[in-house]
Amino acid sequence: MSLPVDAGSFDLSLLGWDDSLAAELPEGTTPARVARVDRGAAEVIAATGQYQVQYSAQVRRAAAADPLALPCVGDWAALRALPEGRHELVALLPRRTAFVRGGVSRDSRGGLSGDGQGQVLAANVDVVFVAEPAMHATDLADLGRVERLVALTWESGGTPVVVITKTDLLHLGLDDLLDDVRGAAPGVDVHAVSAMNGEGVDEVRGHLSGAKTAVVLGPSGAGKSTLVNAMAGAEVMETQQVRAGDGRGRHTTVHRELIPLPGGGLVIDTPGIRRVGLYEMSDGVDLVFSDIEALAQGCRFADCGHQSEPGCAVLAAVDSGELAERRLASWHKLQREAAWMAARTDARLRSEQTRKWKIIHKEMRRTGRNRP
Ligand SMILES: Nc1nc2c(ncn2[C@@H]2O[C@H](COP(=O)(O)OP(=O)(O)OP(=O)(O)O)[C@@H](O)[C@H]2O)c(=O)[nH]1
Ligand SMILES: [Zn+2]
Repeated sequence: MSLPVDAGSFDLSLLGWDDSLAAELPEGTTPARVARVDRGAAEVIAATGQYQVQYSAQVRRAAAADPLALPCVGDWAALRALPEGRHELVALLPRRTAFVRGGVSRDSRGGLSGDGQGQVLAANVDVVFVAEPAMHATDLADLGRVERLVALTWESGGTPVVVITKTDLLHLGLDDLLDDVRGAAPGVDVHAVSAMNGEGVDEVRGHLSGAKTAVVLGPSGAGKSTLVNAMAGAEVMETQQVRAGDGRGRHTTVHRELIPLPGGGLVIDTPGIRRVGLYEMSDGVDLVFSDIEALAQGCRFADCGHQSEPGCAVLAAVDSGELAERRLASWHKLQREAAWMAARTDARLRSEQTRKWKIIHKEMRRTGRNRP
């Protein structure tokens, strides 16, 4: 079950392999990056080629006890050679970042069971492009959606980069829009791109130098596939237009889940990542709303909810026009959703999973480091 499905060799450093990962590799194993998972087996890219590998008994046991231990796309794995040129996945290297979905609804995969068990959607994603169209049908960019995806990115441990797409469709007011977006995502790089005329694409791709791993989040039709194609300089992902053209209607791009870009760096694109919404994200909320958190220092009550409390500095800032009312409304909405998600997620898992990211976030707050 693990013959090479694709002969050839790969320079793993182009997929992000580095010395600090090498230091974590167990003795006697070879490294590979998980490109796709499929019921108890994974497709991986190793230096000697692409393999279909099964999980060792130890990996299966660990995953049965904790679904977060299941290999997922983006993981760095340790392979052990078996007879006849086959390989088995014997361990995962510690993840630097992870998109975790809590409260997964059950399927038969790998024995996941129970609500609130969590599932890793993608691992070791360095950069998250939050794609939001300048114009979506007749609507302007949705700042609330940008806020929630940026918050989700902070929660994963990755670095968000906001990409306002389809700027060729907006003839007036782009600068104002970009100002608003910068206000909604403090400390985050914001780029304006048009894949149509190539504007801004190089700047976006620049975030992947040093063989970084990216995902692109955003609503359907935001131009995610088009952007990846533009970065790859080739048609690596089918776009809606192509689908519409062949009369089969539109469907999402599932055929390639790990897309290496020429010159290094790669984009992970899976159905799960495409459906990413709002999951456990209390830390992320704090980071994306750092302006509100700063104002809240001036509230009379430490636990002020900024609703109608006396001496609320946040409400005062709304009154004075310093803070947009829309922004406070977004904050209230995200607080409610985050509280709801947290309440229905198993406390043990949550504390285990978020401890690591908390440290990362604390570090970011301390150093003010919001950039790669
Ligand atoms: N005018 C303009 N149209 C664009 C641009 N980028 C993408 N489009 C068009 O927008 C439509 C959607 O683009 P996709 O790249 O398929 O969008 P997506 O975000 O991948 O969509 P899903 O696969 O549904 O998630 C297509 O018809 C593209 O041709 C752009 O920069 N300018
Ligand atoms: Zn307040």
